Amino acid sequence: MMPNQIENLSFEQRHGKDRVRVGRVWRNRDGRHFFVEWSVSISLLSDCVAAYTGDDNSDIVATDTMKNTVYVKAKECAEQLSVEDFAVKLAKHFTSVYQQVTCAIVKIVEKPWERVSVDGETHDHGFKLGSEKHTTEVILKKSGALSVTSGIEGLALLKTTKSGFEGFIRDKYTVLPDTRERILATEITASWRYSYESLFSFPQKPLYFTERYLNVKEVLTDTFFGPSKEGMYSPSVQSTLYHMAKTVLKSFPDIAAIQLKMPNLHFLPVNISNKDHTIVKFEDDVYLPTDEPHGSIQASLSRIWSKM
Ligand SMILES: O=c1[nH]c(=O)c2[nH]c(=O)[nH]c2[nH]1
Repeated sequence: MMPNQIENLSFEQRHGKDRVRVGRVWRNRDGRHFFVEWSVSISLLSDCVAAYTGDDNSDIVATDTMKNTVYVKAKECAEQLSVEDFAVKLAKHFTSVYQQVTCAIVKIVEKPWERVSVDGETHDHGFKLGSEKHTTEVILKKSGALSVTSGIEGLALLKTTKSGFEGFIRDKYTVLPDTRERILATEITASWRYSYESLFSFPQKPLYFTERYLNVKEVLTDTFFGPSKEGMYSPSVQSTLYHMAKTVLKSFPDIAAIQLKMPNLHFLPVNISNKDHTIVKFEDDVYLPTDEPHGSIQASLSRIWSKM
């Protein structure tokens, strides 16, 4: 954001509308319905300093108008589109229609409504809520310079073995034993930035980014677990995270950078005894699940030529 200099002070501002919720149904000729639910947050960078420093609102795009624009654009989309394409469509509107707007930042969270099956057949118009959410952030400048980031929120994964943690710093406060056998559980927040840097290079294929999202989610999940029988030993959350990030960059040439947040959700061994005898002895079987406190492990990995 470009700061303004006012009376020897530096001033930065933006305004927008957060969490505009919209649901959209598309119906095909065979009576099959397609549905998305989005929560849209818009932020506009514009030359409207007079609204702050004086009483001149003449350069303000009303946030109420921004809200209405979400519904107008949703109505205009005659065909189902990815959440990324919808964000770009909105950003294009704000940067092209308003001379004052120099940059639009559009963030959208898509609710995971998934088609149900009844009697082994996918339903034409029935959906149930899944777990992890698809997110996007599009930043579009008036010049056409573009940044597209996609992500996953709340991807909860757990494996009951093939995880350990040993060889860490031991000092007078350390009680955690080395182990090569533990549960590994996390709730992943991922975001990855695509290498498309202008509207000209942006992929036009319908639902391209929806497909990419599903592919990245699959790569992250498969790499976390390893093959279905033998799995893949994890010496730490850190090591697994790095391996996952690297596999995504290797698999998808148009992804320039990825950030992963992987809290370590501890499952504590249960041992219960009184002064005379052991009541429950832990044998890699009974655990106390916890979500706080939890380890907090995050990292980002970028191609060297890319800026995150
Ligand atoms: O995979 C782990 N990474 C850590 O940094 C850590 N710290 C800890 O207490 N347990 C674990 N596990």
